[in-house]
Amino acid sequence: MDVIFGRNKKEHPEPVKAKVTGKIPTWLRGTLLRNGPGMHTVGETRYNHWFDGLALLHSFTIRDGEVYYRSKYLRSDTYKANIEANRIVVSEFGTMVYSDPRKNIFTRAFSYLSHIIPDFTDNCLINIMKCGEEFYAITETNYIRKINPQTLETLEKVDYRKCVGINVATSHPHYDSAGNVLNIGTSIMDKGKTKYVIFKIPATVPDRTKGKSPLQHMEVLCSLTSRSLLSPSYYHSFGVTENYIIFLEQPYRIDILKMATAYIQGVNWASCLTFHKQDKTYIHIIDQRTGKPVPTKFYTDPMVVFHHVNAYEEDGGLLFDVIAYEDNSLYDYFYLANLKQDIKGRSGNNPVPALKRFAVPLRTDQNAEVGSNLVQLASTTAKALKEKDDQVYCQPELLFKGLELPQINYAHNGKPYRYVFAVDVHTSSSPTKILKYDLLTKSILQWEEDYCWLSESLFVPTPGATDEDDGIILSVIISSEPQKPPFLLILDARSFTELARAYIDADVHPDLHGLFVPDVD
Ligand SMILES: CC1=C(/C=C/C(C)=C/C=C/C(C)=C/C=O)C(C)(C)CCC1
Ligand SMILES: [Fe+2]
Repeated sequence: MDVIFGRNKKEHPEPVKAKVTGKIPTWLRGTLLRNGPGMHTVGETRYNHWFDGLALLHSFTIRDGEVYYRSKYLRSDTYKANIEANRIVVSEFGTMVYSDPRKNIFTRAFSYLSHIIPDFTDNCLINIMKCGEEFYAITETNYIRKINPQTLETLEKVDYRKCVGINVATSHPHYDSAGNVLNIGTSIMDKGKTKYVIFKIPATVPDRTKGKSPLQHMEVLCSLTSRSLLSPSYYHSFGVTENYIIFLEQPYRIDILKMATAYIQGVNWASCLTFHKQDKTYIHIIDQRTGKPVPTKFYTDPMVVFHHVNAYEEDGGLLFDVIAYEDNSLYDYFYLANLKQDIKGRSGNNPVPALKRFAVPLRTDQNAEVGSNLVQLASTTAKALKEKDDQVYCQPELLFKGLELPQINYAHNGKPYRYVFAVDVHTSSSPTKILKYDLLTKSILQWEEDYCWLSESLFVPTPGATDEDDGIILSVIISSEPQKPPFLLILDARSFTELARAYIDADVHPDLHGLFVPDVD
């Protein structure tokens, strides 16, 4: 398992030509950019958790049926400080370091209530974000890091605290059809308030400010006060429709006081996230046109959602699909010691999530009777039941068990859609099967091969396509067989048959998320 997850990967900053078998469609031109942890030990020191590893960016450039691979460590301040000291000196999600230089900054400022949040890592290992023509490596802290998408070089560091005043943000931004970025973060204990802040990064900047980064034009669309000042919800993504934003204030919460005293108590950041199994999950629907939340109080049972799949409006209602867990055990699973056990035995002890569909009414009839269902949509059995005190309990429809890392044809983001591309996590959270789930027929297609461990699978549409599944699937595959090199797999998204694979004669790391950047001719 060390070969797959826990071992440090070498970087390959110069392009490595892949050996292609099969035929890559000639229209497929562009670069697949991916991000994930690549270095798990520094000198004699070792990270505890897979989400701690130092960010290794990688890219697959596809042109005229050929593929070139490269990879490069993100030269974050964290990376540089660790390499210089030849040991881990900056705390990460699951690894607390007592000599962390940030600790002192925080201790000095501790007497000021507004500065109780420690300075976090800039090891941006989770995803890649496109802002206008700029690309950023991102994680969930206040730091993002600009990169060069061609050479994978590291450029400026940006601090969200300075632009929109947030301490954490999701690594799953949304993009509208013009390419504007929409994201959400939490501003903790600022001027005595903890709030969720929805912000926008424009794709283009006004002419008079040519040369300026879109990040200098970030604007706050809406902020929602957290139900709890000292334990705001933790969240990893959110949902959008054409007119609304869906934010789940789930009972998986950040304990701010524990975080503020973590260095003193000797605990890691992960232990500051607690699942409150007695609490509800509040569903906030925000109208993008007014920046105001819909006043109805929607809620559902306690759950933990990392990934929203998609959402859309239909007949006066709003539908949203999420991958829901019963608790927060997924993050424990990714401690390297636990991963080792699971991969050896494929123990089946992994938490199995479910794809669930929720429905909320966009107009509520004030006179509706208590107990009545306020949404009746042809496409779902999900209910929204009116309760006394004007609360509405949302009962989801269970669609499918055991899938994760959901992807869709992004042209359908926020709109009606039919297909979810994902990976199978029935028996392990380290996936070996790619799935296509059809929401209409509730059937699946799948791809798998012996000894193959795969990444999130991205959908790229055929130019000019009209059918939702007219396109290809890209997935990076790593083999546990030492003789079998890693490869980029290209599937026909409609039939799930293999079109081509590009074998890479280099060290490729298992990754988290990324995006495909089509060439502009
Ligand atoms: C360092 C750090 C954080 C990092 C969280 C990370 C790195 C989460 C990764 C999640 C992933 C990869 C989920 C995949 O589905 C927090 C808790 C935001 C805040 C405290 C400091
Ligand atoms: Fe994610």
